[in-house]
Amino acid sequence: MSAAAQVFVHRDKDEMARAAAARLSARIAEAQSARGSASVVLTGGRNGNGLLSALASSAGRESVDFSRLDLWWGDERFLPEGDPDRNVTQAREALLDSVPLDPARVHAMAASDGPYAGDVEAAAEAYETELAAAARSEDRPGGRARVPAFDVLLLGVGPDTHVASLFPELPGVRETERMVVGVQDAPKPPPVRISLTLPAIRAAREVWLLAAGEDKAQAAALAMSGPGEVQAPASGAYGTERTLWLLDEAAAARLPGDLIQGG
Ligand SMILES: O=C1O[C@H](COP(=O)(O)O)[C@@H](O)[C@H](O)[C@H]1O
Repeated sequence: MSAAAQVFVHRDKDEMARAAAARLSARIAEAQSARGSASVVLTGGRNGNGLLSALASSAGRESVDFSRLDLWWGDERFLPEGDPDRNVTQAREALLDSVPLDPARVHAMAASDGPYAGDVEAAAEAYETELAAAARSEDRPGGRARVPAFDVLLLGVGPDTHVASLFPELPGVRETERMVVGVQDAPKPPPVRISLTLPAIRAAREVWLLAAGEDKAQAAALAMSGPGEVQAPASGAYGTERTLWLLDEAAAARLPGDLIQGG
């Protein structure tokens, strides 16, 4: 975890989802007013989808110009197009199908039956190329940007501290050169996945980690106690400007009180 990380605790997962949705719509509106458009990296999982559903029914959605919003994914399960377990399918159902997005700005990762059929490495390379094409020189002053400086990058935190599809001790979490990797042996099904790497995640202006429920308490405490990103991938996820941990009380139960900022 970066020194600047802030921890916000909410009563339960629904309140957390509503608060995160309100925070996200405000942040998108600010970015759109400052730079003309906004970019958000979505996460799969219960909390990421809970946030999108909360945004779909919130008043805050009116402040977002969805036609000027770029959407990317932090990871994807390498399954056929339309599979109910794909992160993009779940995000469409929770929010995307009900808002006026520009389809050219919705950057889903490839499906297993698409042009890279069965070849997850080629699918990961293709996403890396798409990210590089969208990166601008101002996204990394003084250097060559390989991914956009995303305004907000969302990450669900797994009970084993995985984020995106970067699992403890697996090669993906050790990657320092590639921006996107194919994952062959994820311990959580399905085993084959595509994931942004920690260097890509760290290019985001803001990284928000979401965790709710008792089964996340150990993970949140471990990630914030600094064992290192190989053992606890969530501890290696931080933004260039801000890192937020958005938790419910159950997930925060094992944190030292002095880490918590408020609700
Ligand atoms: O499989 C995945 O799991 C994580 C965490 O999901 P959760 O349901 O435990 O919150 C998620 O962040 C990731 O995107 C997804 O592919």
